[in-house]
Amino acid sequence: MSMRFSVEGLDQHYGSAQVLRQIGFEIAPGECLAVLGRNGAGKSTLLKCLMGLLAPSAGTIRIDGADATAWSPHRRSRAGLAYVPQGREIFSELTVGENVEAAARAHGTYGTPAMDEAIDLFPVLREMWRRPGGALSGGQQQQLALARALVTQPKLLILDEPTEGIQPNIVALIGEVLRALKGRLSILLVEQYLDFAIDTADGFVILSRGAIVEAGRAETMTRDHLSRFIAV
Ligand SMILES: Nc1ncnc2c1ncn2[C@@H]1O[C@H](COP(=O)(O)OP(=O)(O)OP(=O)(O)O)[C@@H](O)[C@H]1O
Repeated sequence: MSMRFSVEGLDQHYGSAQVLRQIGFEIAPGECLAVLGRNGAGKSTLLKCLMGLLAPSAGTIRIDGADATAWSPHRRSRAGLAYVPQGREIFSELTVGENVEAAARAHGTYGTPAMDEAIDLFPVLREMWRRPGGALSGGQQQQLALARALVTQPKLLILDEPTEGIQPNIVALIGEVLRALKGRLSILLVEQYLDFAIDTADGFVILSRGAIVEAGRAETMTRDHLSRFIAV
């Protein structure tokens, strides 16, 4: 179920401002790569390029060896990428159930055991099933956004700061879910919460002013070392 995903020489500009510079990395099947960096380092921009929401000005994105750089977001999603943006972007007028079911229908997984399995990861969603998405707390909305991504049976789950503004017990639940999912799918985690990233990631990439300033396997990175790159 997991994919080989890689990026080479990726540049991105907003007008004349260069926001990403020669970004390159690979995510091995089933592994979690964490991207760390201070506010404004270019993390969200990178994820948008990977999803096809922004066109990079240079570079190549590969999915299982195929050049996916020019693929539409829809085609990337079909190929197994799922993206949970910062702020979650759930449909607040639709019920929890409708949010999840719409995603499953769009990916042909509606009514399958895979759909139920993804929902069961977050018990609160069954309790809130008929409530509008907008009535959920931030932590509940994050769980909904994750379930909505997971019912599509992604091969690579791309998460933009999933712990932001969320209470500790839900952060712990999300961490458990991600660690249980690793191996079955790959994860690209943008995170400012260092301990969460350390508990979850197999490898790190650190962005500063749009460039990778450090990269390596989790075992070779100490907390002290990593914290230098994200402390404000
Ligand atoms: N639409 C835009 N137009 C122009 N500049 C932008 C735009 N979006 C982001 N930027 C700039 O690009 C740089 C990178 O922003 P980006 O949001 O990718 O950083 P980030 O690392 O995700 O930060 P944060 O954690 O605050 O979201 C910043 O300097 C930001 O001001």
